[in-house]
Amino acid sequence: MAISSSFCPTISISSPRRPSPFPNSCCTFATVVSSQLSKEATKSVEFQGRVGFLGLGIMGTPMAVNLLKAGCDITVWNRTKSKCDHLINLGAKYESSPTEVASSCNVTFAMLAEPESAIDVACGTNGAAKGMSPGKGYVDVSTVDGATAKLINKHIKDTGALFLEAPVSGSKKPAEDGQLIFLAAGDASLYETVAPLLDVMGKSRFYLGEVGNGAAMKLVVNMIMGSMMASFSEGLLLSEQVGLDPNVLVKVISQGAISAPMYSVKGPSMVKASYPTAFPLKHQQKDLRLALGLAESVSQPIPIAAAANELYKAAKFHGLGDQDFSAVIEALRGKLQRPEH
Ligand SMILES: NC(=O)C1=CN([C@@H]2O[C@H](COP(=O)(O)OP(=O)(O)OC[C@H]3O[C@@H](n4cnc5c(N)ncnc54)[C@H](OP(=O)(O)O)[C@@H]3O)[C@@H](O)[C@H]2O)C=CC1
Ligand SMILES: O=CCCC(=O)O
Repeated sequence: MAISSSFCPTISISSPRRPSPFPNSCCTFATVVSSQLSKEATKSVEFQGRVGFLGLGIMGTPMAVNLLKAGCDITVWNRTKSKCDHLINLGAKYESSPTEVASSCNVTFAMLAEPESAIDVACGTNGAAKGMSPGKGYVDVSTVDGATAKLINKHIKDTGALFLEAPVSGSKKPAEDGQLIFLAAGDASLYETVAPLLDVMGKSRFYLGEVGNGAAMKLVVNMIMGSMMASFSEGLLLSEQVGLDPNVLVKVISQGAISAPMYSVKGPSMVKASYPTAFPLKHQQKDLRLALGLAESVSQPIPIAAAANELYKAAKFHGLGDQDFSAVIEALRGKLQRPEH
């Protein structure tokens, strides 16, 4: 069973009709975004330019599926090709490298694991940059640090194409429901061009200015989230140790000032020591590591996040990296076994 982390109420977005950004490629925008974006609603967008999608993991797959279902002409690539099968069966095209996707598409999205893979897919030997040229756009929605976003920006801009970073807040379920929150920065004209596509995949979007600001906003948000989850884990275990029912603790929290959907959604399964993966623990640890680097760059103390990071590192070391980040609670149980190598 997948744990939902659809934490926030629905916000409706409607986009105005706008002229084609790709006048030479039979492309027109005639955006029709449902005015009532309920979780079940299918959003539709007429974007006759071709859209590439690189990286079909937990997040990339539902995001690309939503674009396809909304009527986009989608071309996919993933390092592990078998993960493209679902999209291909739904009607997506396939190309055998990021370069080929970028050269055959007007706009290419990338949703990769971490800075190294985001850089490799954008700037490596068969990277997207090699297929970019003036008039095209590259939108990296992975969670990376500002230096990585700036490096990718430079490689893309050197080709004459446009770049946008647009990491997302929201997890697997919001991605499936088209309810993500985009934290975009970079070329404002590309932001306008892809806004209808962002609105298919998300419920809201923020434009934050220059490249690096999207990454910074995302890392601050996930730094807070990682610390919240670590603190919640301590509370669940402490309540249990003193003879309280942790399920009751979850209910008490849900009615007070520290109520957060994350606690209500994840708490009951954490009590059962079940961690079905929505947001992999290894990615949460990566985000804390990157947030520590961000804080270091401005000499801002973040001791709580630093302590939380140690917990996620311990959980990852003990083989929990691919489980949901709520499995960090296991690092506090004191029963972790060293994994066999
Ligand atoms: N899951 C979540 O709740 C959220 C995740 N994010 C962020 O989104 C990004 C993706 O997350 P998610 O989908 O969960 O992660 P997954 O681990 O499910 O997917 C990672 C993707 O990156 C690809 N990849 C990894 N290493 C390489 C490499 N060296 N070269 C090429 N491709 C590579 C994987 O390909 P392959 O299939 O071949 O392994 C896969 O497509 C991360 O940055 C994460 O922090 C942001 C918001 C929420
Ligand atoms: O980066 C992952 C964020 C997960 C979430 O916002 O629920």
